[in-house]
Amino acid sequence: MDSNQPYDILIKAATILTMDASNRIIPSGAVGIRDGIIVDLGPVERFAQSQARVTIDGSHQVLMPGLVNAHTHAAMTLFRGFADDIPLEPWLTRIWPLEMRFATAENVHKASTLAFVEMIRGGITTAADMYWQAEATTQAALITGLRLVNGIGLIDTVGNEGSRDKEEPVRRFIETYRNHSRIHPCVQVHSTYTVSQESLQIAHRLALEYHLPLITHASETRTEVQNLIHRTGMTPIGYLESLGMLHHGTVLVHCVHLQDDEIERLAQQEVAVIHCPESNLKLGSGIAPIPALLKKGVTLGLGTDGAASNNDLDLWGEMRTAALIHKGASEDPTVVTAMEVLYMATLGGAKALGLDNLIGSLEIGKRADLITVSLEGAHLIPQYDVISHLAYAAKSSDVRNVIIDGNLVLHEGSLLTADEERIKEEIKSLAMDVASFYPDYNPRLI
Ligand SMILES: CSC[C@H]1O[C@@H](n2cnc3c(O)ncnc32)[C@H](O)[C@@H]1O
Ligand SMILES: [Zn+2]
Repeated sequence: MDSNQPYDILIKAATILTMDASNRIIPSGAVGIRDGIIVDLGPVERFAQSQARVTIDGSHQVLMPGLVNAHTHAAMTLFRGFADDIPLEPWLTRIWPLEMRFATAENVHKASTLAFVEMIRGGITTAADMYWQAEATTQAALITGLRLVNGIGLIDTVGNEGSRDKEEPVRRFIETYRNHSRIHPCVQVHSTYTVSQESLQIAHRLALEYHLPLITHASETRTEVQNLIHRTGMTPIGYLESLGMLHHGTVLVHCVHLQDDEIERLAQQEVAVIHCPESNLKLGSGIAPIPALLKKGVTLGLGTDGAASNNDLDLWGEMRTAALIHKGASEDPTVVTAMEVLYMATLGGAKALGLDNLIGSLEIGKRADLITVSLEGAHLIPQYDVISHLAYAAKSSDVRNVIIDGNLVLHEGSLLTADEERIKEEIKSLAMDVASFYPDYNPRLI
């Protein structure tokens, strides 16, 4: 490559937080991007003679890797605020009939678009989604510019027909996107309580065949664990282990209710865990043993879960919650540090999803997924420690620029890829039908 060629994009910033292996922080630095890749990175003086098609001035901003929302159900924005203040099991009983009626391809496309707009505005550059109509969600990611980990989710018990004919759509999705630069196929099963042993095994075989992550919810509530013990004599972890499904590449979402020896086994088997603290708190599921998982070296990502159990898709809030709840619960403020939550929201999430060779840190040769965060808000003054501010004080509204796979998606606060006002109006109009679905539902309309 001719290094005298102009960059596609050159970004200058007050501080670059690389999140690389040595946690390098570059004061007054710049990053050069060409063909979707970070091709240069260093002190700003090195770029004095550089030419670029687009130059972004990030004075008073931090330049850092885009955030990785390692677990979500994007299209559940349609049900945001619909089923609050109830535990997971009755929540699902209320949500599933709604999904059977409203999770059409068209609606999922619209609701996922809204989700991706919210995520991009909040500095999320990658999301791992699990939902009905995976192709519609994928199209929404292609249009809005987000990087997406996605797959056809297997679930047997909800309006679905068992494991026959399941394999073909999963394969088709994988084959369609396996070489895509921004859509990363995975294999997913909803959980051990909704998916038959046969479907779990089909999914596992496909994940091994294609070398893809296998993602599932596990041990989210005490009820889930007790019910499975009652049915099989095993916890969800024990059950998945008995099927040979716990190894590198397996990604377990939630893991709130783990036995002590299960933490050790997850670590030894190199299983990754996705922590969704706000969803776990809101549904009253409990608090995952993150300090113990961290101590054992388990790879951890951070997820918002869906907007119907959070109720926003804001990873800054999630980082802050993750750091705070574990300090409070353990009465020990040294556990789950600012740096650890920042890692979970970037390189940790990327590693959990098998994407750490591509994204998660700012390094030459990696795909250019990066964001700038303004440091000018009153809530960010003064500045002693950039890591502290990002983990404990920054907000989605501080995000000024978002670049995904080398494409400028948010520029100085303006979204370039989607008609935000139109999508908001479309979802508001769909919500009127959702509100009238249950005759007993009394919306407190705003
Ligand atoms: C196969 S589509 C995904 C399915 O998962 C449901 N869901 C959303 N949040 C949760 C959660 O926290 N635990 C379990 N299942 C969840 C969603 O409503 C879809 O039906
Ligand atoms: Zn989930």
